[in-house]
Amino acid sequence: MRYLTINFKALQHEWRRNTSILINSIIFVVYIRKEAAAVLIPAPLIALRRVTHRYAHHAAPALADVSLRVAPGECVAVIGRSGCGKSTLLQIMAGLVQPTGGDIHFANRRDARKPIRRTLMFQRPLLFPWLDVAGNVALALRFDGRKQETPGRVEELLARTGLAGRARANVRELSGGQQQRVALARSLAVDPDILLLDEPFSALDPLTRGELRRQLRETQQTFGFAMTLVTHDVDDALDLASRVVVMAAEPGRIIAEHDIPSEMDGETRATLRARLLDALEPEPCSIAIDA
Ligand SMILES: Nc1ncnc2c1ncn2[C@@H]1O[C@H](COP(=O)(O)OP(=O)(O)OP(=O)(O)O)[C@@H](O)[C@H]1O
Repeated sequence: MRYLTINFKALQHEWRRNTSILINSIIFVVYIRKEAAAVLIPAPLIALRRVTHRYAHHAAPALADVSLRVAPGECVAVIGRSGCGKSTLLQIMAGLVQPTGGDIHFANRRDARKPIRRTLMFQRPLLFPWLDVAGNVALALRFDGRKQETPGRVEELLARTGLAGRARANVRELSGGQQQRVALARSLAVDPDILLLDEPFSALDPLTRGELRRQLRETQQTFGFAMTLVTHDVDDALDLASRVVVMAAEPGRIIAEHDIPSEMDGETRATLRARLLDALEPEPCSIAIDA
């Protein structure tokens, strides 16, 4: 009996020890999983949750129930037919339009407590014609309160965007592609977390367009900013994006998302291209003709 009692106590002790080890292990695993998740899954720079936007005096919402996340360093292309709300979505991401419903969360990629740094690039470069190339880029630094960094930084940005040696050029004498490069250098001057691009190449010829896409991709790899690109050109999307979001109109909403592999063979590209082109096809319309 005495023998059994001693053994029972030892068992009880062992059970308590094992339980405590088990609980500690569970806590450890949960903690590690949480930490690992925080490292492996980067917090989004921009997270839109069920965003809706209705312009005044407009019956249909320009956006309805749109949820989208853009992670640091990611490039998301947004395509869709005219009027489906792509520009509205981009302007909401830029903070220029306040949505009428839903939540948006913004985070700085280096310090989540600081405001996100966003820059917008449009179809037209919108340069200041009375300033030269360097002056246009330097202005962004000056507005950002970084006047002392100007000479070295401007030189670096011009070199990165293929404008080395053009610092003193008059912007009115540059080609459309070169002007868009100045706009890109100016956008990058403020070291953005995310670059928001609204049809940035649509005014350019196909050759210049291809060159600028390559330049933008290289610049993104060097600087590490994220991008959201609104485009009607599926080649822009396939060359630059890691994810393509397809939107439809009335109400403006996301109807599909496609992951774009960084490397793809001709067949995969052709399949994805056909799928995206399909999404851009105008809906058939019927015309009544009186006999
Ligand atoms: N400032 C505004 N006031 C009222 N309605 C607007 C305004 N801006 C856009 N809209 C409407 O919201 C809807 C979405 O417009 P938006 O410009 O976002 O579409 P989009 O997909 O960018 O079009 P596109 O490809 O033609 O540029 C359209 O019906 C448009 O008429």
